Amino acid sequence: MKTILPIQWKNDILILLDQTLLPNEVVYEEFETIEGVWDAIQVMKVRGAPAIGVSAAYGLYLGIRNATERDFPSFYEELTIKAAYLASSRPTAVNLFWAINRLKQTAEQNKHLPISEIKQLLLEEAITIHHEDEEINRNIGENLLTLLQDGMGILTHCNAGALATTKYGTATAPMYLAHERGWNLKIFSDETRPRLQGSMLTAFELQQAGLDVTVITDNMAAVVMSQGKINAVIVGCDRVAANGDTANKIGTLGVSILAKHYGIPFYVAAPTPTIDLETPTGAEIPIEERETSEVTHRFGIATAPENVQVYNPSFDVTPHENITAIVTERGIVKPNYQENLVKVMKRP
Ligand SMILES: CSC[C@H]1O[C@H](OP(=O)(O)O)[C@H](O)[C@@H]1O
Repeated sequence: MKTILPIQWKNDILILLDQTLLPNEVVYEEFETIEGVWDAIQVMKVRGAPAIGVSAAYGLYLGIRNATERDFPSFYEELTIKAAYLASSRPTAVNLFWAINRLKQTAEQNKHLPISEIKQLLLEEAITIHHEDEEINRNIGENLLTLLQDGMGILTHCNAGALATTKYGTATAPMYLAHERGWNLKIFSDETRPRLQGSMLTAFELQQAGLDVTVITDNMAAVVMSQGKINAVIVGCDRVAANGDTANKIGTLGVSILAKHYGIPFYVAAPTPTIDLETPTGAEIPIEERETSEVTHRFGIATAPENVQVYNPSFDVTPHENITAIVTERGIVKPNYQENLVKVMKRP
């Protein structure tokens, strides 16, 4: 599968594809500091829950690798400070906190070792998280394929693609696997205001890979569903609460309501690192609000009156009642989500 890799680790340098420049420019940027990674996550040079988690893992290592502390308590205190800094970059995608905690646990579990060895183990854990992500996505794709048929029309929202992960994507994983097997899925990618990840990222990566993708405006979901063009909706997620309520890019809620109205299955592609059993319901998921210029300006041109009031939540929550199935790499989860999410998290 020919895809552009958004994240690479080479010669102790984190290399990120600057996604703010797509689809017009493919530019890679090198990062050697935790501050640089924090900024890359915040301004969305790298974005997408899994990609944020992988980048944060490398970012935390970059932030601690030159620490001079020689005893574990003071080293771990510094690690915790760096972790809290990185965690402040964006609040909704739970993968960020999951990845940071994986590295903190690695340090804890090896507190008896010399600091230099602990640092090396932190890098190895970040690399492991990176490599695990590709397998997770492929397995999500295989599980989603069991719910699809050749020739189906699929609507997807925002970018839960290869660009949001390390490879394959989550919502797009079955699309790439289907293409490899000679299927012809007809994919509809809505633009996904305000940052247009659906047209600028999803359509870009799928077209690059030779898939059948059609861009529609965000307000066209109802008409393509009413015309019978959509047989299934597949979206990504940034955090799945214990009861199955799911936070995803703003607009996902509306698409789920339309899918329910037209009797179209609505699938959430959910890597288990994005499932947060500590958050009881969607009401408790922190929703990021971003700068107003994302709404009032596009490409430097004002599209709204100066100083107008703007409300710009970057995510919304789809209630579990609107979700047909939550598809993980460990299996397909159907209602009762409260019970079945616990079971899937216990599977190897
Ligand atoms: C598998 S990516 C999950 C998720 O992340 C995206 O948000 P953002 O581009 O703001 O990081 C979008 O909600 C995707 O569905």
